[in-house]
Amino acid sequence: MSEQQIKVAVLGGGSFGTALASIAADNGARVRQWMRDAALVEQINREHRNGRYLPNYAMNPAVEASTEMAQVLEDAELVLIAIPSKAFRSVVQTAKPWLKPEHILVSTTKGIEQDSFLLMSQVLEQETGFTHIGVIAGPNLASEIADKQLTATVIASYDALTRTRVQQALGCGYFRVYASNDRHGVELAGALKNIYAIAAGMAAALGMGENTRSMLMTRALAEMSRFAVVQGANPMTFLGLAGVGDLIVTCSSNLSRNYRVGYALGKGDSLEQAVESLGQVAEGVNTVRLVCAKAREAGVYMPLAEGLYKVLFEGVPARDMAGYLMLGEQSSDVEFILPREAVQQAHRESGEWRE
Ligand SMILES: NC(=O)c1ccc[n+]([C@@H]2O[C@H](COP(=O)([O-])OP(=O)(O)OC[C@H]3O[C@@H](n4cnc5c(N)ncnc54)[C@H](O)[C@@H]3O)[C@@H](O)[C@H]2O)c1
Ligand SMILES: O=P(O)(O)OC[C@H](O)CO
Repeated sequence: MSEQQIKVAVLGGGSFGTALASIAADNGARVRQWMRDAALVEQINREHRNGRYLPNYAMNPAVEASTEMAQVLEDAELVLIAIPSKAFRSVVQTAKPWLKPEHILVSTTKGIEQDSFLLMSQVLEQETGFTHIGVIAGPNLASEIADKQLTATVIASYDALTRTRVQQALGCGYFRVYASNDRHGVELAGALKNIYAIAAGMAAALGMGENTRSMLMTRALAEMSRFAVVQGANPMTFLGLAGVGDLIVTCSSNLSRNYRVGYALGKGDSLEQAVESLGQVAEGVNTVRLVCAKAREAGVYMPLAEGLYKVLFEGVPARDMAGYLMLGEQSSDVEFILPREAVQQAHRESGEWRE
């Protein structure tokens, strides 16, 4: 163990928290992982395996699990928070008595808070008022990371120290960490792509082909960046790992929980059945509800998200919705080159515009 050994605390005993804890330990960090389940703590410390969330993968034996927040946060420098958005604030509040301004706080959560529409870095800011705050997002299926498949992610922060320390703590032979200063864009990208992963799973279950998936993913990217720009993010961020990168993996892989929920729905399960049989969190189900409400309020055109909302919550059959979407407005490919309004105007002038 070197003098420079970074001390990492991971809050969350799920699949991503466990995968990240192991990376940091593989990298030589001292790692403590907090979770509320004492039996899981016992198992991780004895067998170096998380039998509930990543049963088929060995963890680095140096990871010390604990249910004691004080012990996990004691003299930690970097705190990674891998807790679903619904419980994120309450876990941060539990940790708060032991958090200090010099801590580097990083959310790995790809979701939006229900009542406030805040992203998790904003919850961290609100709860602590600290400056070393960042987010991790990118094409990061936890089980592939646990299997040491070559993977890349993004650390996004307005604070250079946060970016650098996360790159140092997690960057290794199988995990590359790229930096961004568009924290809002990276975090939004991570949350938004879950919506389209559900739609892609549904399309696959309905037997739709590769052209369809490609159209869905590309138009999803247009829709995500349109929404993000209105929210103050940089559209270029969506060309990176957290945008197009994560969209590719979650819209293509059965390892994605959001994709699996969509697939189950496409095979005829109810939303309740699909979520229950998953047994883990699929953030996209809640995100689509929140984003559609926000998009309506802000006047952002999001036909795919709206279509998914109608399928999930208003009982419209998925195949019918796909049909309606195909007959919607024929618009611009890349709106940052040819604005949507210019295409609409041309249609109006030709007398063929349908409102
Ligand atoms: N799994 C992945 O591949 C992956 C990859 C990147 C990002 N993420 C994001 O990371 C976040 C966490 O994902 P995960 O895969 O680790 O989730 P998970 O469902 O595997 O585990 C969540 C963990 O949070 C704990 N938790 C839930 N509510 C809690 C509460 N009230 N108090 C204390 N602990 C609580 C659970 O017990 C569990 O340990 C999600 O927002 C997800 O979008 C996941
Ligand atoms: O399993 P999901 O659908 O939450 O996706 C996991 C990660 O976000 C993939 O990057």
